[in-house]
Amino acid sequence: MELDEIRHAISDTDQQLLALLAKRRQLALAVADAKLAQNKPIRDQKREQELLVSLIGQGKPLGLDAQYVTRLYHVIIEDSVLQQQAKIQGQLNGTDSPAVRVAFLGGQGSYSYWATQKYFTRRAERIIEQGCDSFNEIVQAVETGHADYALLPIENTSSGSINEVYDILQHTRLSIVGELTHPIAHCLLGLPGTDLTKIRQVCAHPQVIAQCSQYLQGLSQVKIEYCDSSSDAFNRIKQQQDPTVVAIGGEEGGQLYGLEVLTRDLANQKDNVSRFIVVARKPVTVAKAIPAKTTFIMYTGQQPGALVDALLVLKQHGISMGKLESRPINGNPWEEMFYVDVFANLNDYAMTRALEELNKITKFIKVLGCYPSEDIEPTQVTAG
Ligand SMILES: C=C(O[C@@H]1C=C(C(=O)O)C=C[C@H]1O)C(=O)O
Repeated sequence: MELDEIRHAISDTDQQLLALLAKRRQLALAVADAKLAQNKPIRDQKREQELLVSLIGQGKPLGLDAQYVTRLYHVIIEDSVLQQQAKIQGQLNGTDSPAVRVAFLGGQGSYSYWATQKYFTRRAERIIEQGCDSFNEIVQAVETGHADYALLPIENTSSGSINEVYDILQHTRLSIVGELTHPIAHCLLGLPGTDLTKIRQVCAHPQVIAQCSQYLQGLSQVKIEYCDSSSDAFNRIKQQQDPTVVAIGGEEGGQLYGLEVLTRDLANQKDNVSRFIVVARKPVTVAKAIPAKTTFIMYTGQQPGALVDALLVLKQHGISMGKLESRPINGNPWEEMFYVDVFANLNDYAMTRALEELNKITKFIKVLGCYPSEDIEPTQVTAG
C-alpha cells in the first residue's frame, strides 16, 4: 500500500473509533437512568475492575499490552462517570439548559478558558463566554445576573491556595456548585523565530509567575511583566511583534495567537494541576448516587482548643476532611477564618448533625456549597 492509502485507512479507523466512543457514552448515560431507578451509586468499581480484567485479557492476543489498555480505559471510564454525574445533577436541579453564560479569567486560550470548556461541554450545548480581567469582576458578573456561572481557580499543586479567591468567598452570596481539576502545562511562548538567548521580557499572570518561580530565577536579565491572564500575555506578544518579548501559558492557547513553544515544563512541580470551583447564585443539591463534597467557613474564636473542638465534631460524626485553610478576617487583625472541605453531602444525617453542633460551638459558620466530587480515582487492577 502507498503511504497515502495507509493514512486513509488509519483515518477511516479513527472515525470508527470515535463513533464507537460516542456510542459507548450514550450507553453509559442510559446506565445512569437505570441506576437512578434502582437507587444505585453511579460509580461501580467492582464492575470497572471486572471490565478491565476482561479487556486486558482480550487485548493480549491482539498485541495490545495491559498498560496500554488500562491507560486508555481509565480515560474512557472517567469520562463515562463524569458524563453520568453531570446528567443526573442537571436533572435533579433543573439546570439542564441549552446555553450557559460563564464568566472566567481572560479570553480565548487562557487556562480558565480551557477549564470552562471542559466543565460546561458536558452540561450545555452552547457556552456563552464572558472573559473577565479580574476575580472580582468574574464574581460580580454572576452576582449581578450578567452570567449564570463563574469559574475560579482555587488551588494549584505548585503555588498552593489562591488567597484572593478564598477572600472573595468570605463575602460573596454565591454558592459553590461544582469543581474540576485541570492540568496546567506552562510553556515559554514567542513569535515564530524567537531566539531564546535574546529575550528581554516575560509576560505572565502573577499565579503563573509563582508556579514557575524556579525557572524564572534562572533568567536573571529578563524583566517580568505581570498580566491579567495568560490570554492577555499572548495578546501583548501578538500586538507588540517584538521578538525579545515572550509569554508563559499553555501551548494550545498560544497557538490561537500564532505563538510557538520555546521551552516546556516550566512549573516548579512536575504534576502541575489546578483545582477550579464553579459558583452560581443558587445552591445545588447533590444526588445521593454521586460522591459529594461540602465546603464551609467558620470562625471559632481564639480560646484554647477551639479549632480542635470543631474538628472533633467532624470526627465524632465520621466525616473526613479534604482540606483545611485559614485566611485573615478583614477588619479583625490576627483573627482567622477557617475554610473546611469535607467529603460529605449536606443532606446526609451525619453532616446535618455535625453542622448543628458546630453552630453551637463556633462564633460564625456558613456553608459555601455542596457539590459533586470530580475526583475519579482510577480503578487499579489487582493481580491474580
Ligand atoms: C457505565 C457504568 O458506570 C460507571 C462507568 C463504567 C464504564 O464506563 O464502563 C463502569 C462502571 C461505573 O463506574 C456502569 O456501571 O456500567
